[in-house]
Amino acid sequence: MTKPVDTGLMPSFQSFFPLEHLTDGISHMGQMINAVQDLKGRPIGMVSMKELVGYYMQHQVSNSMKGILVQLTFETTPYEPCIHPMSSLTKTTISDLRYNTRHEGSYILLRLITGLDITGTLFAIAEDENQRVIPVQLFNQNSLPGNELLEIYSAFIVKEPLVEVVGWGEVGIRVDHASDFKCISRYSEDLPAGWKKSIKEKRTVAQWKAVATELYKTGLYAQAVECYSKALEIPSPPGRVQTLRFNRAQALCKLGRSEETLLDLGILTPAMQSYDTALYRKARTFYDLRQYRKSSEVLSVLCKAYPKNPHANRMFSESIKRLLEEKTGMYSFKEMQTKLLARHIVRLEYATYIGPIEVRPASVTGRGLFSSQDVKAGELLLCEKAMAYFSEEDASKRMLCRGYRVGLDSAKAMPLARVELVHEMVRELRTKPSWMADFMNMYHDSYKSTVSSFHDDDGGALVDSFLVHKVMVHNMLHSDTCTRDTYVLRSESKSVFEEERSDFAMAQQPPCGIWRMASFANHSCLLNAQHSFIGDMLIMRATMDIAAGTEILIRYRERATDFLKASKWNPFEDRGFACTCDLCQSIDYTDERILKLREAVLRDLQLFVETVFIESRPGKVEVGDLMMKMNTLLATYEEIDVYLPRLSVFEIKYALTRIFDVGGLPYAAAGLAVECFMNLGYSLTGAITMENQVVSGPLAIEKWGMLDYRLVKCWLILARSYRIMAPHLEHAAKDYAMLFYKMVVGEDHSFNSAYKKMMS
Ligand SMILES: C[S@@+](CC[C@H](N)C(=O)[O-])C[C@H]1O[C@@H](n2cnc3c(N)ncnc32)[C@H](O)[C@@H]1O
Repeated sequence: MTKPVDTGLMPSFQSFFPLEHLTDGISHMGQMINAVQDLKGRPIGMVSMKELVGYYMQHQVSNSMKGILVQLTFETTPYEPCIHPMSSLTKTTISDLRYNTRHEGSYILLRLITGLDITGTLFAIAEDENQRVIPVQLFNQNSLPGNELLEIYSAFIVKEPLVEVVGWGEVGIRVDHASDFKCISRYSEDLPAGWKKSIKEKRTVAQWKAVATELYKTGLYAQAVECYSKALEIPSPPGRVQTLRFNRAQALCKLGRSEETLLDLGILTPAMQSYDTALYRKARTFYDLRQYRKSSEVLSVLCKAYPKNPHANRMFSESIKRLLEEKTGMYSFKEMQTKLLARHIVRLEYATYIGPIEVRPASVTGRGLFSSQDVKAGELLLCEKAMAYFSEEDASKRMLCRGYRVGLDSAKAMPLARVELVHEMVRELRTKPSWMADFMNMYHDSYKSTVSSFHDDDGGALVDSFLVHKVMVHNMLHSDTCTRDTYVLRSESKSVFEEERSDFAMAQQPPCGIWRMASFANHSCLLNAQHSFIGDMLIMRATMDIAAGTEILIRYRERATDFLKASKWNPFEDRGFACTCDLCQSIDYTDERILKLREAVLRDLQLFVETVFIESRPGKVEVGDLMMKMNTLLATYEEIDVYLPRLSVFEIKYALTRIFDVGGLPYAAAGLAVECFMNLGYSLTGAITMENQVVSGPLAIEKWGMLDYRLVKCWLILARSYRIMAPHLEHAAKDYAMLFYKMVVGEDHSFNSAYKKMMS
């Protein structure tokens, strides 16, 4: 037998590091991973139980300081989930494991000998039947309901175990695919005698049922399902089978395994006891699967048979509301926001409405969203419930630490929030296999997954978590918990200049999610549709009048400046593309020296304006000086690009608009507000300014430009100025303010309070 080999390197005992030592942490782990790479295929070094538990305890100590430390975990080379049923795998043990090897055709049976750390990726120490010990790190399992592996001595199986350096610097088993891992009930007959809760060899149906009921009562639903299934393996009369399947359905439902729940409920007949409860469960399950028509059909039967059942009636009216939303796009956005605020829940129960849009081949990459008819500015194109969603609230609820997942080859670190989104998506797919086809259809670049059968031994979907990761990278959208609140915060900020928002700020990782229909939309800085959020509901509205057959383009991220070329500022690098909209192209074609000059003049002007603003001396501004600097800034733009947004000019003009408005100079403020629109590519007609007092026709937008949330305030300032200068135009300016508000925050019911505040 080959002698086990040691790496010769000390494990780091921890995967948590102070922020300032992250690079040291990465380099230490890199060394460990390289050392182990050289030992590939050789038997793993053995560590004693005492040593390993000692490391684990040290890890726990550093973990308890997680408020100031961040966790590092590492990516591995993608591999596919095991596609073989348990019956075709052979058992292996720890002493047979090899360094950096996936043990194909084998499975390993283990049980925990420490608690399971759940603050980052799950990990713990486990032993096999020979009392050999090994660390185990589980990815994509955190949010799996029914992961009841929380107690010490819980037993589990890892299919085709992969041995690598695990998160805290020791060699161990890492599990990336949820389906490669299976909890084993302590009542299972497959366990070694000493690991079983009871050693009774043969159980009757009644005994299995009693055990299952007990497990259900203590909240161990996955184990209850297992025991009900054992009972169902033994032939029984139809009535008993129905009861068992009904009970199993209840447990499956608790685990969120909706589709399996429906299968069990499908065989029930009206003759059975608790048929009303069964129907109610069925309706609820359809509802959870977002199949509102089926849910209301079941509820209509239930309400007819049991007209006094209050739960059924309430549920029926909710289902009908969802059906209407789905059909008409009529939502109570006010109710949505109230629910979000009152209950501090980010996942809302609303249906998805798909408006006048469709998926077609696009000119950039693959497919895109297109308008299926003429659309007016502000029209609702889509209101979509997230497929998967993750927010800081979820992290704090689960006491998750902050962390990064590092790709040693790419030297890129991914915030834990995104890792969690992958987990969330895996969970949804495992429990709702019918989503798989839609999911597989989402853009995932060149990643190929040959997993063709989508079900594992338990009927759960076989999910390739590396594929989920790829889909997430390309399709994820960062969101606000509530765009209206973000808008209010931003627009009420004292600073007249927009501070750059960093997505990677440690203190605030924005929520993120995957929306299936929205994910077909391609990006352009010169957007024609804007998306906003209320919890996990995404609202997409047209930001201009759009002709039928036009591609709908959203802005994945705002372009912060117009003095950086894509080579210096490409927020879409990880998505494998750079924006080539007309604005980005014009910046790319501009000489580097001119862009540098643009930046320098902008900074100079910002300082100048800030000084004036802080000193509140707008009347005494040295106009000549300001004009000269402004002209220098304007000269950095090509004359011919007159309709392309000039972001730096807009920045200054917007600040000045606010200054003159606050300073009580309505004519100057109105003139500047109109210029703000021009700077973003709009062309207005009928707008009265100091220079242009004789205009004919109503105030209108002749040409639409690039939406910016600050334009709402420009309209409001224009309305306020017109109250004095041209009262007949105040109303039209206010209406535009309301329209722009709706395009930015997704709804306009809250507009009047914002408007009142501004006008008072
Ligand atoms: C959310 S998907 C958009 C839909 C995708 N085109 C499809 O075929 O399913 C995002 C991916 O589309 C591509 N994409 C989006 N906007 C693009 C653009 N402006 N230029 C080039 N590729 C773009 C990128 O590959 C990006 O990762």
